[in-house]
Amino acid sequence: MIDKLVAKIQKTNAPIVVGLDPMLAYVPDHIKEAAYREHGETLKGAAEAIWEFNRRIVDAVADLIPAVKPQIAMYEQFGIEGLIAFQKTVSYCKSKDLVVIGDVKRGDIGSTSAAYAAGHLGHVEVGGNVYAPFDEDFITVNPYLGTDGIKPFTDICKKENKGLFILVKTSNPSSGEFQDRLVDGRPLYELVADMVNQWGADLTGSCGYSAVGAVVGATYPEIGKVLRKVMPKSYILVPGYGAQGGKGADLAHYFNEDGLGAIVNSSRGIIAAYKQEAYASFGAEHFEEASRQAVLDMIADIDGALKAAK
Ligand SMILES: O=C(O)c1cc(=O)[nH]c(=O)n1[C@@H]1O[C@H](COP(=O)(O)O)[C@@H](O)[C@H]1O
Repeated sequence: MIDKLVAKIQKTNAPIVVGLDPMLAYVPDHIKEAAYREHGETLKGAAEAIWEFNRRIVDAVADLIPAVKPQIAMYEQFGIEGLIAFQKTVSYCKSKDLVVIGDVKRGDIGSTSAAYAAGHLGHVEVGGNVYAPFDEDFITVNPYLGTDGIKPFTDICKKENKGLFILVKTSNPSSGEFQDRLVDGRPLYELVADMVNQWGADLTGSCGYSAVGAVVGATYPEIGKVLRKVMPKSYILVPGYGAQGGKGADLAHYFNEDGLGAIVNSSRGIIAAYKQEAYASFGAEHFEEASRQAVLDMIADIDGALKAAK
């Protein structure tokens, strides 16, 4: 799957991910009203509204981008109906040939990680039947439990040709409380990065990158520069662009000299573009066109930063 991701990034010339984090507050009234008319002001109504919102955005941007990252929390908050919308979103994006990164941030003791891995990346057997319940291409994983919590995920990746992005240095303001602490004289995020290299060592694709990638926030560019060198074969998923303050100019060092190695996520900055001043002229009725323009602007911003850094 890492080979597909890299090939799609090269084809689109767009090292970006659109984050499908559909808060109900971002869904324009005309979409919500139609869903509520059919399903009432219920969890199902909410789930149908976010699914329709996603579908329209995906239709508007799919030709421009390699990948999407649905964040499961935004769906889970609506219970089972929300999870159905998550599952529909994953399969719709796959039908459009987009690489799907399920942002599920799982990780537990081995036996529990194995169940998460089966449900999100692999298969489950029910009597004589075999199902792939969510079937994302990549998922995000929390490494806090150590190697036995990660191995079930890497085992499934090998078997099913899937991939992971492991949290190394997160974008949020408090990420340093644990992640920057010195352990044997080195910040903890560097030790986790060493482990990402080990966990991904025998999962290298023909593109030269490992199916085990890392998450490093756009909001810590100096750390991104260091981590790029510590994990030369890992793709770095870079959240924190846009709504959290990250800019293209901060991001050149997250890439390798081959121009590859990083993929930058923006969620609110794209899906709620029509609410920003810069795209307000599109209006809520044309929210998907605002999202398309925001994607084009993000691609140009990152491309400009990479060219300027050469
Ligand atoms: O794993 C992630 O994607 C992630 C890691 C991190 O360090 N910071 C971070 O913001 N994220 C996710 O990236 C998305 C960022 O959303 P926006 O700030 O709206 O672009 C959310 O889905 C977050 O859960």
